[in-house]
Amino acid sequence: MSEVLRLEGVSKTYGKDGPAPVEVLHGLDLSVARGEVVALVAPSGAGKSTLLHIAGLLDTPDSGRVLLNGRDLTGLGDRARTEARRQELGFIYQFHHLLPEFSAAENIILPQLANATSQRAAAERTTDLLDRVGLAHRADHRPAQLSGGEQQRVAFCRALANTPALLLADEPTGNLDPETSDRVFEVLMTLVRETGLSALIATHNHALAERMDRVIGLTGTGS
Ligand SMILES: Nc1ncnc2c1ncn2[C@@H]1O[C@H](COP(=O)(O)OP(=O)(O)OP(=O)(O)O)[C@@H](O)[C@H]1O
Repeated sequence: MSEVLRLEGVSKTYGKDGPAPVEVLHGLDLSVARGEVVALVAPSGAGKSTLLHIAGLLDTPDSGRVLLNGRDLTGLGDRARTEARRQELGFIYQFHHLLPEFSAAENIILPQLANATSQRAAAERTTDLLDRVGLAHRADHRPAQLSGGEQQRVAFCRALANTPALLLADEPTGNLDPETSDRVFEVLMTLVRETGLSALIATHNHALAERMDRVIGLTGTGS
């Protein structure tokens, strides 16, 4: 099975040169295979966000390597990292981070246009994605006019808009009540399965984690 993501010997310490360094990751190895959905479960402060930021090319490790689709991205400059992020990665955060002044559909179309997709193709894909998450009738609503669960479903569509190779999600349903969280998570899993996506999903929720292919723990020292 081919690997979409591979982290090799990744270490990260915050405030290394200051009086109170915090070692978060120490020699961490991790891989996500094509089509695999991996849960990252760990206590608060163990380093889930740090790991997702490094895997998502938003931060660099102090040592170790990050490979996406077999390509070593460790030493790349900002531009190449931005390009790889835009083409190969989709992000979902605990809070949706939708652009408030744009409609649901526009929030999903914009990243596609940034990737030079034609307006027509972007609009068609957006309609399809909104339809899949049951929000076709809310396409023209702005985020403030949507419920929390609806906003998060729009955020899922936005993360998938550019057909990324890997989806990285940080507590994607963490801000929703348990019932909505469960429902919205089901939508996310259906989307991921239907599109054959690989995903690394950080969650505190063990019941949700059990529904993924594999569960990885983090102790904060890389084990
Ligand atoms: N910029 C920073 N400078 C110093 N310490 C930091 C910085 N960012 C994170 N930390 C520390 O690193 C540790 C890991 O943080 P991280 O956000 O990765 O944890 P997490 O597992 O995602 O936590 P949570 O589940 O609470 O979101 C924490 O102890 C945090 O205080």
